Amino acid sequence: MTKIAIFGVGLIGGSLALCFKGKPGITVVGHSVRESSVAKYLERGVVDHATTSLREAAEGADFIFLCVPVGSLAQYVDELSQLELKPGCIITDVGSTKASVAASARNAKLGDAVFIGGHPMAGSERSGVEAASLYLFENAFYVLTPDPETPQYFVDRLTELLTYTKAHIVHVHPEEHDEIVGAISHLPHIIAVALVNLVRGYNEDNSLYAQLAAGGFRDITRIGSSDPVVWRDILVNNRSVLLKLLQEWQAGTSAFIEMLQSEDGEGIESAFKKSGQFRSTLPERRKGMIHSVFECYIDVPDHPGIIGNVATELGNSSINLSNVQIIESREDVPGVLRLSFRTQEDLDRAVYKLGEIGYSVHF
Ligand SMILES: NC(=O)C1=CN([C@@H]2O[C@H](COP(=O)(O)OP(=O)(O)OC[C@H]3O[C@@H](n4cnc5c(N)ncnc54)[C@H](O)[C@@H]3O)[C@@H](O)[C@H]2O)C=CC1
Ligand SMILES: O=C(O)C(=O)Cc1ccc(O)cc1
Repeated sequence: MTKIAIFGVGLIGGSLALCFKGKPGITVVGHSVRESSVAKYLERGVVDHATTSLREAAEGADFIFLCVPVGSLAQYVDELSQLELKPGCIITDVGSTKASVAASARNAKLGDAVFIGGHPMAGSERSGVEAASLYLFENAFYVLTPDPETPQYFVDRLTELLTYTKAHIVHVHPEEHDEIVGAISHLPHIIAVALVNLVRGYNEDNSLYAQLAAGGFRDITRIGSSDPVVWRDILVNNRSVLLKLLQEWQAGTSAFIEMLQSEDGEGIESAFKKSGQFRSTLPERRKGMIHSVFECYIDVPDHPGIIGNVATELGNSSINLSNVQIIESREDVPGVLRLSFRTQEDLDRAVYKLGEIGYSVHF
């Protein structure tokens, strides 16, 4: 039996557990510091066993996944180093920063166990085991940051296990990882939170702000609802990278201030052009840090049962809907439904099917 221990069975730990559980020869053990969480993991069936004992979870494990907030990773590495782990045990983590945990592992005496840092670059603004999904990592990148000294055999064993996630494994140097992810994930989270809080302040005096923000604003600030503790730890941990990025961000907003002060329309136009050109070179709809949405909109007559009809039509063609939302439903206008899918393939098939049965589909 291959024993996999998962510390912190939340969004990421729970999703990994779902990928591994029930696979041939694998048993998954979940660990939490809280009894109530242990009971919840078992109740939801995401793990085979669960315990509050670090020793019980770790001993005899072939793989240990640390899926707790990044501020707790060093402590876990340290506690594991004091246990008698199975020789050849691979310890890995899923933290959103990689340099500090790599340093902790380098300094810890892990005996015959090996540490390989990891970061599945997919997730969401949701948290907790309730949000875990078997499909979370499908087609996403999964970064591994093996030390140059780590024997290839261990990297291969972890890579093989991770094929159950259906993610694409890439190797990146820990410091380089933190710089890149700082720019494409951590900074956007800061911007989203700052923007939401700016509007929150305006809304205290005028509730029209929130009412009118229901559409696009809500979508572009989705990550502003991310877990406060998880993100506190990420930002504090990556602070040197983020301080530099925020200074550059300030220069970017100052440039806009100057362009507006001098009514430099050409400069604004050029900024939009450069941004559009670069965005068009980005890989399309690949699941990445800020997750892509596979969704489309359909106009629907405003009558009861329409959601059921659409869901049935798609279900009959074995197309999996992940979410349906009524965007507009007033008596005087036709309704609009937003349909979300987990994969590009499901979206493509749904667009074809909906067109075939006479719906007007737009994006
Ligand atoms: N949220 C996301 O989209 C992504 C998060 N990550 C990383 O994954 C890790 C876990 O994040 P999520 O699963 O999103 O969070 P989560 O809040 O869903 O799960 C965290 C788990 O750790 C436990 N936990 C919290 N504080 C703890 C502490 N001080 N000591 C021990 N256990 C503790 C919680 O009970 C929970 O089981 C973090 O290191 C995060 O940086 C990586 C990729 C994506
Ligand atoms: O919700 C989103 O789009 C994210 O950006 C999720 C995310 C959060 C943290 C990570 O380290 C990786 C991915």
